[in-house]
Amino acid sequence: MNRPRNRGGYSRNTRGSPSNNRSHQRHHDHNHDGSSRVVPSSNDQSSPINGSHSQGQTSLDNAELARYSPNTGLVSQQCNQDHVAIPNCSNHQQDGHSMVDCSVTNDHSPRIRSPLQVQTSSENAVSYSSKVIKGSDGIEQPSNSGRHQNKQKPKEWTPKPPNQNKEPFLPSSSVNNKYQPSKIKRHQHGQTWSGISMGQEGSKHPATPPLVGSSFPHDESSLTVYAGRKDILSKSGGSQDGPNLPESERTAGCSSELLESSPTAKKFDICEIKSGGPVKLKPSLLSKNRERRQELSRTKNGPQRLQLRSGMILLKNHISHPDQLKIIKVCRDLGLCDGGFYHPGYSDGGKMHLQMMCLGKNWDPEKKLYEDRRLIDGAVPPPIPEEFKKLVKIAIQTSHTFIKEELKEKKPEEILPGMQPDICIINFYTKSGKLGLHQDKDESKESLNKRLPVVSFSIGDSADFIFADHRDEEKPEKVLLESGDVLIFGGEARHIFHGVPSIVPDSAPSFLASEANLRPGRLNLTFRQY
Ligand SMILES: O=C(O)CCC(=O)C(=O)O
Ligand SMILES: [Fe+2]
Repeated sequence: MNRPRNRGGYSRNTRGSPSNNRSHQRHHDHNHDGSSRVVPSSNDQSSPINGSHSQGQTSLDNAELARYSPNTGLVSQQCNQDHVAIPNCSNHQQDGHSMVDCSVTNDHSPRIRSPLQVQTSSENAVSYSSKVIKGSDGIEQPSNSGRHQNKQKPKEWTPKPPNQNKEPFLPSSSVNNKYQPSKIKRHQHGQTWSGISMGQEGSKHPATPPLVGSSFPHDESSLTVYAGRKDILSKSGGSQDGPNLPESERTAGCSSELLESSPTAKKFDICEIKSGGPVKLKPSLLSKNRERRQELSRTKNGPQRLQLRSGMILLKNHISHPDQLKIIKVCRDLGLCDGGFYHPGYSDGGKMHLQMMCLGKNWDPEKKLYEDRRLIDGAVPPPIPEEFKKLVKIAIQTSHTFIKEELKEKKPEEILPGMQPDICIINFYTKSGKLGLHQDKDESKESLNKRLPVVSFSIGDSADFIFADHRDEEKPEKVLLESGDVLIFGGEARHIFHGVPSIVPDSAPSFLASEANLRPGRLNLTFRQY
């Protein structure tokens, strides 16, 4: 059966009022197919976090598992407070749309790209129009008319390997007017991620049992992410590592000075720039208490697993706090570089209610297909960092353990196929962000036929997540996705309609703002195998 590649229907008409929707409760049964069960589990045997993986549930070796200990001595994951202000990204929250309009226009300014390796793909994306026809298998299919055309010539990117010797890590607090590459490099001395452009002192976030360790592996391929810095080319910084860098090094990163001259480069910063801004009031006792209650309920029973449907698993509170901070940091850095966050639109001229960037391949919401370059500015999406891939792997393994041990299914892979992510869509929703009911169906025919899962990470503010068998479902089911949750839908649930009708304002755990300066809103990463 030919299944369309078209990942479609980012409908701006979200169906179903969240207030009317049924909420998934821990002990709530869903009988859509007669076999669906919601089986909560507070047993974290297979969590990488507490270092007690069930045997056979992960291919990671013991040494690697040992690194998941809570005492990994993580550095503070603070985003640079002195990070460059991105001009011309005008705030317009009041219109209920996306907060920052960083829409890009065509230009031919110099391309300053991340030195990340590019994953090349020989597969050519198939072009479809955004018009959809309903297919016999329930997946909406595209017609071939009216495709958006953009005559801009793609720009070249010569990826450059990072030079780690030239750019030592500098704590952000001690750096002023210095070039400070943001760096994630080979693990040393028991620290999982070193050299990120954050303070070197220990994490300000107190160990929060049970999720204190980092499940980010180290000793994987080293990865350098150069965050844009206003002063990157400054002649007067006096930094040993900034102005003295060879030209090739300076341009290897994401120079915001050059970016500023490029209208394609107005990037959305998921972290707030706090320096010199209006004085922020301390959180009230009320909000502190609310936060405490939320945190308590989040961590009370440790991570929990729920089967929302066959093939649809929710891992509550799965991503450790340090890992959430690191994900923010990496997304922030990538988001500020070429191929970073932008405010996507539809072919009818409307805008999506979120900021988006892609890894591996670009997903084009106008054409509804994946391609190797982003048409709007020719940017090549960076590959998925190895650390992210590991987290995905662990999430799938955890789900398999749950399916096997709690749901008593002998062959968990038949319920939820495994997958190796090579593409990822990263969304950032502000408090007014949303995403209409849609199916994810633009991955390759093979991937869709095998019903390889989508693995979704939520960080920051909570989101109402709705899902249904049909687009016009009057009362879609609803579940709250909170910071640290991982939702996986594959197998029978792969083609489910889903969407995010609303973000719960001010619901993010406070450490994300205090330690990573995450701006209000929600970061979501959906990993797939093309
Ligand atoms: O934000 C979410 O939870 C869902 C995102 C999503 O469905 C998508 O990017 O396709
Ligand atoms: Fe989706």
